[in-house]
Amino acid sequence: MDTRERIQELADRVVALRDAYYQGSPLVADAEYDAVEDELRALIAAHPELAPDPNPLDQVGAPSVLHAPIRHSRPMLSLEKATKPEQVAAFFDRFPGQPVVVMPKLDGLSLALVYEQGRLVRAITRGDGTTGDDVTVLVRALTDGIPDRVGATGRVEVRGEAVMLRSTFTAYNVAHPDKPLINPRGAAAGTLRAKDPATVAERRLVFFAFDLDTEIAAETAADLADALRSLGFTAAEMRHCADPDAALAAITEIEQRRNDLDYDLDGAVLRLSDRDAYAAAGTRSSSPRGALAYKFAAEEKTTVLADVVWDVGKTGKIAPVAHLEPVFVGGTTVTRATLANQEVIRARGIRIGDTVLVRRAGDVIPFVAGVLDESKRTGAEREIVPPSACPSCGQPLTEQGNSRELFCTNVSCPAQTVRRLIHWASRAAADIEAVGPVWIERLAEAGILENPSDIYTLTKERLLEFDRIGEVSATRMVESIDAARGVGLRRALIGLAIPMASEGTATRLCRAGFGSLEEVADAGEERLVAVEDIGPKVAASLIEHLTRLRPEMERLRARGVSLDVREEDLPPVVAADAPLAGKTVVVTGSINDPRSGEKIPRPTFQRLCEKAGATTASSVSASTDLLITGADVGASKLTKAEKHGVEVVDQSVIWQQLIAAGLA
Ligand SMILES: NC(=O)c1ccc[n+]([C@@H]2O[C@H](COP(=O)([O-])OP(=O)(O)OC[C@H]3O[C@@H](n4cnc5c(N)ncnc54)[C@H](O)[C@@H]3O)[C@@H](O)[C@H]2O)c1
Ligand SMILES: [Zn+2]
Repeated sequence: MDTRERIQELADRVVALRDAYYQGSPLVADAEYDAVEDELRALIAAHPELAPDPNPLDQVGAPSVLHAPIRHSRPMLSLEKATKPEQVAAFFDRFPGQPVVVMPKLDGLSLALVYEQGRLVRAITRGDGTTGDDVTVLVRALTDGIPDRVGATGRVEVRGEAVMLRSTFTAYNVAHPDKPLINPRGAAAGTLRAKDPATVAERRLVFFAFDLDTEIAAETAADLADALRSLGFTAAEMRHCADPDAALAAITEIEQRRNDLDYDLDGAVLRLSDRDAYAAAGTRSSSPRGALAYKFAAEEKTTVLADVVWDVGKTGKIAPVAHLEPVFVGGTTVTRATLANQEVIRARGIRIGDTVLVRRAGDVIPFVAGVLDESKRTGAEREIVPPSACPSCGQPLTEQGNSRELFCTNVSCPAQTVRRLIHWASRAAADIEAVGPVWIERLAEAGILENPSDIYTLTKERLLEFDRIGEVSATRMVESIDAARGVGLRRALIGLAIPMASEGTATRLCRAGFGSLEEVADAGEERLVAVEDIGPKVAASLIEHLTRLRPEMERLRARGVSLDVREEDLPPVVAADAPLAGKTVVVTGSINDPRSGEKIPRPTFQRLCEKAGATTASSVSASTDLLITGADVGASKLTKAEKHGVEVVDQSVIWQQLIAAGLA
């Protein structure tokens, strides 16, 4: 193939991939797409005379199917990409003496919002950069952070990114396993393509503003952020950086925080801080010269689905696990990912041998988001067939729920037995530190362990009968078991892995006044459903399983294991003059101990607030008294706090009170 043909081929591929991508169903991962663009760019640079006409690299987005096309007041462009520190330094060199702002690059959908005489008249998508789609009705109905009115006269245009929060994305997929969303960005784009807002009401978006056009244009980025805020928007966070080192530090900091955020970022944007300098730098065919996008490693990659193995869980649930060709994604090498259940497999049309998109964002377990490019199939792909019998014990399976989850209901199923024992010994439950999964499996296979209570009968002599274990380890294991008899009601309830009963259920039962595991077993439905968040299904499951576990409770007690409520299971005793006494608080953002600067996990800080008398909640509502904000707070909590008239205080104020009261 000659160069001309190769260029045309690459150009065609770019156009085809963009079409699919902007329609919400990408055919390849971003890195693969970027490689096609890069090759095309390099060939055109070497042979300018062979540049295709039109050249897709001079175009933005996709000539999408527009329902209601509107011309932009000025083009909505793409951004030049960088992946190496040298490119950041080169950017500064191009504009000597000019400071730069560094902002997170939110991964959603860009919107232009037009206000006239203070009223929102139009919300427009980027489209092909020149012409976008009018999505005003959908935006009004579905997007938080876009005021209907702003305090300004004349024409004001605000630009920014509409994103779907990760929490919204996850909640949606839990509720709709049969029609899952593939990623938050695609979901945001799809949402604003809906015909009727009512059909996508559960898919709310949040808007972050990063640009503003008015007659009273702000001079620097700091003024810009202030101006956006005073109009009622959440401005993207902007850091002033005087040199490349400062900019690289800001980029690194954003990347490190990426996992803690409730929205996806795909990089950081650098932009000249001075508005006049930015304007004077001008634009290329498809990107401004005064800005640069620094891209992070992808959270999505493609790989081959090598096999699917059906795994038996501690409650008997049989879940499909994808075995993948190793792929580096979201900062680690992934070889296993979840496939949720057979309905998800069916809905996504996944087959063994397919090239699939693997997604891993934050602490989320990696999952297979979907198949890419069905046209690449060779015919050798195999259907994923759910088992008809338990892969461990061979008993027939039952199907439950709309997503047809498979269960093995044989309580003596060997795989379930091992999983339950491992769970009992885990940190969340009995916390038997020196008895790990490998030993539990060996001991269960040898027929020594069947129930949690058997763990407490292990002796050093018994352990020494096994290969590859010395005096020291055996002693350590027995001591660890001995030290872990004070399990208590909350952790015992967690450890017994009762279907549908979560850690929260266990906590609430303790706080509702139950004194022992036997008391819960005997309580009866009426008393159980009176506990907050316990419904008839959870109550029935507790009754059924605790009744079955009666003999096991007796054995545990006989072996000195405590199943009574413990002090640690209850909220701390609080003095009437405690600084947060009687207040319901919500903690948001990242929390740092002001004395050491060390990052404190949010649950730890919540516990401190509880010690100071507070009740903690996870979301802001009318019953919230205080919203305590750490660093980098998400917009939605603040918007809600404002809506409900909730007082917002910075973490530093609370730290002072905690320290003064001797609680921290
Ligand atoms: N997988 C595929 O097949 C495929 C196909 C086409 C494009 N893509 C991907 O899409 C991207 C193409 O670039 P693009 O032009 O859509 O977007 P881009 O990556 O060039 O970035 C421009 C966009 O960034 C957004 N943005 C977020 N935060 C911003 C901030 N603080 N300041 C300024 N802008 C901000 C804006 O919405 C703007 O439109 C690439 O990452 C590419 O890999 C993938
Ligand atoms: Zn089984």
